[in-house]
Amino acid sequence: MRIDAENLTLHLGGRKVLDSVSLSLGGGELVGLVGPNGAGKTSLLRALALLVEPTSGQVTYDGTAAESVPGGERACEIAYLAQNAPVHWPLTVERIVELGRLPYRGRAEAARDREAVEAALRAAGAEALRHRTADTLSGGERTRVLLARALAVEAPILLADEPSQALDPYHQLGTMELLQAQARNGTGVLVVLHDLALACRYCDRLVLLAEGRKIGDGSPREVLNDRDLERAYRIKALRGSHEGRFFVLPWSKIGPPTEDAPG
Ligand SMILES: Nc1ncnc2c1ncn2[C@@H]1O[C@H](COP(=O)(O)OP(=O)(O)OP(=O)(O)O)[C@@H](O)[C@H]1O
Repeated sequence: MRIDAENLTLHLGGRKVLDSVSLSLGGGELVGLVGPNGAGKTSLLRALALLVEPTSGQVTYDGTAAESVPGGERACEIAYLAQNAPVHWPLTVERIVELGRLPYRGRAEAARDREAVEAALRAAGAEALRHRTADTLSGGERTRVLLARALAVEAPILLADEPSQALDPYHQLGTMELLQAQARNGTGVLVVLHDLALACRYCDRLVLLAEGRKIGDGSPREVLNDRDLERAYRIKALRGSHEGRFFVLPWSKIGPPTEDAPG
C-alpha cells in the first residue's frame, strides 16, 4: 500500500501549521520525519491518518481519496502510534495490546487476533510486562507497550510519533531495528524522530519540516546538510560515517544575531 499527500495545508487555532506539504510513503520504506519542535510533524501524521481534516490538499491511499475509504477499513490499513499517548485506565499490558485488534472486530478469527497480539508483545520486548497494569509502568516501558499495540494492528502503513521517546539507548536501537524489520517485511513506516543520529542510522529517507513547510526529502546525507540544519534547527553538527552509514552529531547552537552584529 502507498500513501500520498499532495499540497496539504492545515490551520489549527487560526494558525497555519502545515503549508502545502507533499509527501509519499510506499510499502517497504522506513522514512524519518524530522524537524524542530512545533514544525508540524505530529500534525502531518494526524493529517495522513485523517485524524484531522486538512484545510486544503489531498491524502490518497493507493490512489483512492482517503476520506472515501470507510473508517473501519482505514483503521486496519493505518496504525498510528501517538506521541505521549495517555493510558487512563489501569488496564493490563495484554489488554492494551489487544486493543490494537479492535478494528478487526468481527473480521478476524480469535486465534488470528491472539497470534497478532503475541507477536507484537514479543517484537516490542513487552512479554514480561503482560500482567502489569499501565499505571505501574515506567515511561520507557509504556512506550514499548504502545508500540506493541500499534504493531498488533498489522497494518500495511505504520505512522509512529517519537517511538524512541523515554527509551534507553539499548531500547532505542531495538525499536529502530524493529521498525526496520517491519519495513523489510513490506510495511511503509513513517517515524517522527528527534534523534538525528538514529534517524541517519536507520532511515532510508528523511523528510525535514520547518515552520510547517517541507524543506528536505531525500537521503540523510542530502537532507541533513549544514545549510538546512542551520535553517531548521539553528544548530551546527559534526558529520561522519561509520560502517558505510552517514551520521550527524548535533554540536553547537547558533545564537540569535546580536543587534550590533555586522550584516
Ligand atoms: N489544536 C491546536 N490548536 C492550535 N495550535 C496547535 C494545535 N495543535 C498544534 N498546534 C500548533 O501547531 C504547531 C505544530 O504542532 P505539532 O505538534 O504538529 O509540531 P511537532 O513538529 O510535532 O512538534 P514537537 O516536536 O514539539 O512534538 C505548533 O506550533 C503547535 O503549537
